[in-house]
Amino acid sequence: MSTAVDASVPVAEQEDGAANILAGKKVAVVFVLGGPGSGKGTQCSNIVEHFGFTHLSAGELLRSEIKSGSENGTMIDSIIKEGKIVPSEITVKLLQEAMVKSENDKFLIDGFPRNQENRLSFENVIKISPEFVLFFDCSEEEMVRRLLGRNQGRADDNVETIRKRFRVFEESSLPVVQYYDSKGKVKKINAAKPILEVFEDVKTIFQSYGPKAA
Ligand SMILES: Nc1ncnc2c1ncn2[C@@H]1O[C@H](COP(=O)(O)OP(=O)(O)O)[C@@H](O)[C@H]1O
Ligand SMILES: Nc1ccn([C@@H]2O[C@H](COP(=O)(O)OP(=O)(O)O)[C@@H](O)[C@H]2O)c(=O)n1
Ligand SMILES: [Mg+2]
Repeated sequence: MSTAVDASVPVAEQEDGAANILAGKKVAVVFVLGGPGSGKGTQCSNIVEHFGFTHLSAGELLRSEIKSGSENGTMIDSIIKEGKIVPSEITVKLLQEAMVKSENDKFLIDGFPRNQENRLSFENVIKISPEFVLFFDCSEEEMVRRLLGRNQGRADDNVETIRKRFRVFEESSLPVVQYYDSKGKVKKINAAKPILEVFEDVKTIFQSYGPKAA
C-alpha cells in the first residue's frame, strides 16, 4: 500500500483558510506554536479529547524516528541535543506519512513550522494552508521552570540546551508567527496561566469545530 500523497491530485480550495485535499480527502490543519515549555503538548491533549483532532507533534515524530533506528536517527539526535532545527524534508515527510495514514480529517500540528524553511516546505509538499495558528505566549522564566520540571527524560531538557532552544525560538520560530500574524491567522493565548485556565481560552477558539463525534 502506498502512503505517498499523489502530487497529481488537484489541490482544491487553496485560498487562505480553506480546507484542502490530502490524497483525495479534505483536511483541516491547525498549527500549534509557542516556546519550549509553553504548554503546546498539554493543551493539544485537551483539544484532542474535546474536539476530536488528531495530534501530530513534530518533536515526537522526530524522537520516534531516532528510536526506530532509522538511517537519519543519529543526525536527528545530535540536532535535537543542540536545540537546532532538523532539515524540513525529514520533518515534512514524517508529518505527511502520519497524515496520510490517519483516518481523521483534522490535525493539530504541534511544534511546526518552527522556521520559514519548515513553512515553505509544508506549503510546497503538502499544499495545505492552516485554518489558523494557535500561539501560546509565555515568559522564558516560566517556560524554563516547566521544562526543568517536565521529567520526561528528554535529552534536550537541560539548562544548556534549553538556552539554545530559546534563542532558536526567537530567531527562527517567532518570524513564522509574525508571518501568519500579518495574514490575520494567529490566535494568541496567554499560556502563563494554570492549565485549566489556558484551556478555557483554547476552548473558546475551538468552539466552532463542535464537540467530538461519539
Ligand atoms: N499552564 C501550565 N501551567 C503549569 N505547568 C504547565 C502548564 N502547561 C504545561 N505545563 C507543564 O509544563 C511542562 C511542559 O509542558 P508541555 O505541554 O510539554 O509544553 P511544550 O510542548 O510547549 O514544550 C509539562 O511538565 C507540563 O505538565
Ligand atoms: N519542526 C520541528 C520540531 C521539532 N524539532 C526538534 O525537536 C526538538 C523538540 O521539539 P518539541 O516540539 O518536542 O519540543 P517542545 O517545544 O515541545 O519542548 C526541537 O528543539 C528541535 O530540535 C525540529 O527540528 N523541527
Ligand atoms: Mg511539546
